[in-house]
Amino acid sequence: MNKIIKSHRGIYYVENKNDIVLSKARGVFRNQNIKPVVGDNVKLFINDDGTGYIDEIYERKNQLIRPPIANIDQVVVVMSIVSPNINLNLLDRYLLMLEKSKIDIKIIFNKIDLLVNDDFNYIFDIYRNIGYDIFLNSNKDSKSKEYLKEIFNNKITAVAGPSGVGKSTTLNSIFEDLDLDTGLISKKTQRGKHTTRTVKMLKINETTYIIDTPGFSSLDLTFIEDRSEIKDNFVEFKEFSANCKFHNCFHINEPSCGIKEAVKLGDISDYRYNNYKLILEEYDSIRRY
Ligand SMILES: Nc1nc2c(ncn2[C@@H]2O[C@H](COP(=O)(O)OP(=O)(O)OP(=O)(O)O)[C@@H](O)[C@H]2O)c(=O)[nH]1
Ligand SMILES: [Zn+2]
Repeated sequence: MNKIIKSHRGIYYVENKNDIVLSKARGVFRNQNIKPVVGDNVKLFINDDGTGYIDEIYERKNQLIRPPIANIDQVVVVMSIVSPNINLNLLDRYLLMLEKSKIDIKIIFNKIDLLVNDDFNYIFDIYRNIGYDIFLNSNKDSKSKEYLKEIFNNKITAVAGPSGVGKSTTLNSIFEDLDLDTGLISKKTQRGKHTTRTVKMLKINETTYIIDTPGFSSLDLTFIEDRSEIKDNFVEFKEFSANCKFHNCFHINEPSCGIKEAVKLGDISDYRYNNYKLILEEYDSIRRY
C-alpha cells in the first residue's frame, strides 16, 4: 500500500519506501468519475522508466471536498480574532462540513497577542462549551509551542482556515525545518493568477503528517445533500432536540422547540443558533431555483 502525498495537475506523488514516485492514474478512474486525492492509499505499479501508475484506490476512511483530501485523522481549524477579523458564520459552516464528514476537530485561535482586553472571551467560551478542543496561540510568544506540537503527534492532520490567520507561521514555529511560505506579499503574487495551490502532505515522521491547506474566505453549501444534515451537524443541538415536540423539528417556527428553549436559557449560544438559521435559509433559497 502506498500513499499519495502530493497532487499537481494530474501528476500524483506517491510514497514508495523512501522514494517518491511521480505517477499517473489509470484511465478507468476518469470513466468512473473518481479522482485520486492526497491522502489516498493506492496500489502502485512502477514502469520501466521509474514513473508509476495508480491501479487502484483503496477504500477511504473519510474524505473532504475542500480541500480535496482523504484518510485524515483530524482537522485543525485556525482562526484569528482580529487581523483578519473572525467570521463566526464561516467558522460554523466549516465546522458543519467537518462534522458531516465525521472528522475530528481541534480549533486554534491564533494571534492572541493582538487582543488588548477580554472582549473576545465569549467566542472562546462558545466553542469550549460545545465541547471542542480549543487552543489559544500567539506566534510572538514561544510558550505554547510544545503543547501545540503534541496535538499533531502520530496523526494525519489537515490545517485549515481563512487566508492570513497564520496557519503557515504557526506550523513553521512548531516544526522548525518545515520552511513553509508565509506572509501576504509573497503569497499574493502566487495566487493572483487563479492558480489553485498544490495540496501537499508534509511528513514529520513515520506516523505524523501535516497538510497545510490554502486559505479560504467563503464556503458554499454544495456539500449539503439533505436539509436535515444542517441541524444534525450542529452538534450541541443533539442533547436539546430530544425536548422538541415534533420529531422532525427544524427549530424555526415549530411550537415547543427544545432548541429555541435552550437558546433562551443560554444553554445554546445565540450566535450559533443565528448562524444555523442563516445557513438553513441560504440552503433553502438555493434549492428553490
Ligand atoms: N501578531 C501576530 N501575527 C501573526 C501571528 N501568526 C502569524 N502572523 C502574521 O500573519 C500574517 C499571515 O500569516 P501566514 O502564516 O502567512 O497565514 P496563512 O494562514 O498561512 O495564510 P494563507 O497561506 O494565505 O492561507 C503574516 O504576516 C504573519 O507574520 C501571530 O500569532 N501574531
Ligand atoms: Zn426544535
